[in-house]
Amino acid sequence: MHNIRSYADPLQKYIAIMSLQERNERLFYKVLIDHVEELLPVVYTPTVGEACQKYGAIFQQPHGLYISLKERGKVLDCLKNWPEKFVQVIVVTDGERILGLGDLGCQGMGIPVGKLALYTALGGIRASACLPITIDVGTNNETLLKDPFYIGLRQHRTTGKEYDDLLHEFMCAVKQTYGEKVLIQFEDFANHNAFKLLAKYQKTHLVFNDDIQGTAVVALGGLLAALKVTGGTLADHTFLFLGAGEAGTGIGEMIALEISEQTGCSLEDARKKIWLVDSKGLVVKSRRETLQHFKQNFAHEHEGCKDLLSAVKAIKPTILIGTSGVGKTFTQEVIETFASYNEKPVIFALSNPTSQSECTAEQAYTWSKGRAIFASGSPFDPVTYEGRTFVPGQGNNAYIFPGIGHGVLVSGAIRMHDDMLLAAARSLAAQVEQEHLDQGLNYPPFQNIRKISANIAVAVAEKAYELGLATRLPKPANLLSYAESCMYSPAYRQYR
Ligand SMILES: NC(=O)C1=CN([C@@H]2O[C@H](COP(=O)(O)OP(=O)(O)OC[C@H]3O[C@@H](n4cnc5c(N)ncnc54)[C@H](OP(=O)(O)O)[C@@H]3O)[C@@H](O)[C@H]2O)C=CC1
Ligand SMILES: CC(=O)C(=O)O
Ligand SMILES: [Mg+2]
Repeated sequence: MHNIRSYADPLQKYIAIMSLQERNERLFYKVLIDHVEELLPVVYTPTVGEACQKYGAIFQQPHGLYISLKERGKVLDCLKNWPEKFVQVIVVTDGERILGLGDLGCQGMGIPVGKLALYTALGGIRASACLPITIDVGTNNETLLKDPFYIGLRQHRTTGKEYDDLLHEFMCAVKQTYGEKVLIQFEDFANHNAFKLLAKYQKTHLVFNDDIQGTAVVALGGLLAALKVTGGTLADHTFLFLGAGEAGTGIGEMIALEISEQTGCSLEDARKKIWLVDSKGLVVKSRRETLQHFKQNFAHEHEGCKDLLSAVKAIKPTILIGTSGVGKTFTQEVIETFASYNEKPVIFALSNPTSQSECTAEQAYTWSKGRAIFASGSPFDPVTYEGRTFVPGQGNNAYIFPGIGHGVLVSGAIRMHDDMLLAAARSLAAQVEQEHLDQGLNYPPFQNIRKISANIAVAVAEKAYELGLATRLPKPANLLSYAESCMYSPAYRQYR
C-alpha cells in the first residue's frame, strides 16, 4: 500500500497493482480485500476505463485469453492452452461497448480481468477458477486501428454470420471444455449483440449478462432501499430513464417484474410506470415501428418529447435514472425541474466511468438543495451541503455479480432464473441499514462487501434450490456458513 499510495496518478496505481497481481497473486488479493474502498476505483471504474483506453501503451504482461477471428475452427484448442483445467467463471467481452467509452476492441481485456479480480476479492471465487476472455473480431475505432501500440487485429469488426459462427464455436467449446456448470458472464458487448447472445444461450448454457441483468439487480436493490426514505411502494413511483439500451431497459424490465410480483398486476401494466428517453427523445408508441425490440415494451401512448428536459416536464417522474453513457446530461435545469416536483428526488447517474456520469454527486445535492437520494455508477467523494455531509451510494453491478456467481456455484445451479435475480436485489436492499440511510447511502458500504456477497449468494442459492435448478445435493443444512466456508481467502499458510 505504501508503494501504491506513492503514485499520484491513478493509472500508475493501476499499473503497480496489476503487476502485483502478476507477481504475487495472494498478496494482490490480500491488499485488495483489506483496502477495498481505496482500491476499487483503481482496479475497477473509473481507472480501468483509462487503462483500457491506453492498454496497448501500458501493456507489460498478457492477462487472460484472447481468441481472435484467426482462430476460427480452433477455439477448442485455444481453450486447451489455458493452463488451468478447473474453470468455474468466465467473463467474456468483444470490446465493442467498454463502459461508456465505446469500442476499444481488444483493449477491452482490462474489463474481464478487472471483473474477475472482483469475483475473487468480493465474492470469494478462487482466482485459478476464473478465466478472462476477449474475443477479437476487429474494431471500428479508427484511432486504435492507427495506433502502433494497438494489441488487436487491425481490421474493422466482422458482423453477421462470421461473428455469430465464431461466438457459437466459442460457446460450444466452453461447454465441452469446462462442462455444464461453468458460469459465462457476457460483459460490455454492444447492445445489438448483447440481447441476442443472452436470448440465444440462456436456454443451453449458464449465462449472465452483467450489463443487462447485473445492472438491473443493483439498481432495483438501490431503489428498494431508497423507498425506505421516500416512503410508498415501487408501484407508487414513475420512472424516467435517460438511455434506453442494455442498462436502461434491463433495469426497466426488472422493476416491472418486481412491481408485478408485489402487486399481482401484469408485466404490461407494470411497464406503464416506466418511461425511456433515447438519443431521439422520449420513447413513445408512434415511434414503435423503428424502435429496437428491447425498447418496444416501454413505448407508451404519449406525445413525443425531443429531449430529457421536456420529458421531465411532461412525465413528471419521481425517479430519474441515467444509463446513457453520456456525461453531464443531467443539467442544472433538468435536476432543478425534477426536484421541483419531488420532496425526495431519487437520482441515479449510473453511467461509467466518472467522465460519463450524467451528473456529479455535488451537482445532484446542490441543485436539489440537499434533498436528493443520489447514487452513481462510479464513486464520488462525500459532499457537504449547508453543513450536512452526504455519502453517495455506488450503484454498480460490482455489488451483485460476485454474490450471484458465488450463489450459483454454491448451489450448482445450471441455469440463471429471473427469480434468482430478484432474490439478489431484495437481499442487497435488506442489507441497507438505517445508519446508512441517515448518511444518504442507499447501498451498504463496500467495506462489508464479502459479507454482503455471502448473503446475496445465500439468497440466490436458496432460490435455485426452490426452483429445482440446484444440482449440489443434498442442500447444505446451513447455506450461509457453507457459502462463507467456500470463499477464497488469501491467508498465508504456516510453514514448518
Ligand atoms: N452502474 C453500472 O453498474 C453500470 C453502468 N453502465 C453504464 O451505462 C451506460 C450505458 O450502457 P448500455 O446501456 O450498455 O449502453 P447502450 O449503448 O446499450 O445504451 C445507451 C443508450 O443511451 C442512449 N443515448 C446515447 N446518447 C444519448 C443522448 N445524448 N441522449 C439521450 N440518450 C442517449 C442510446 O440511445 P439510442 O438507443 O438512440 O442510440 C441508448 O439507448 C454506460 O456508460 C455504462 O458504463 C452499464 C452497465 C452497468
Ligand atoms: C459497470 C459496468 O458493467 C459497466 O459500466 O459496463
Ligand atoms: Mg459492463
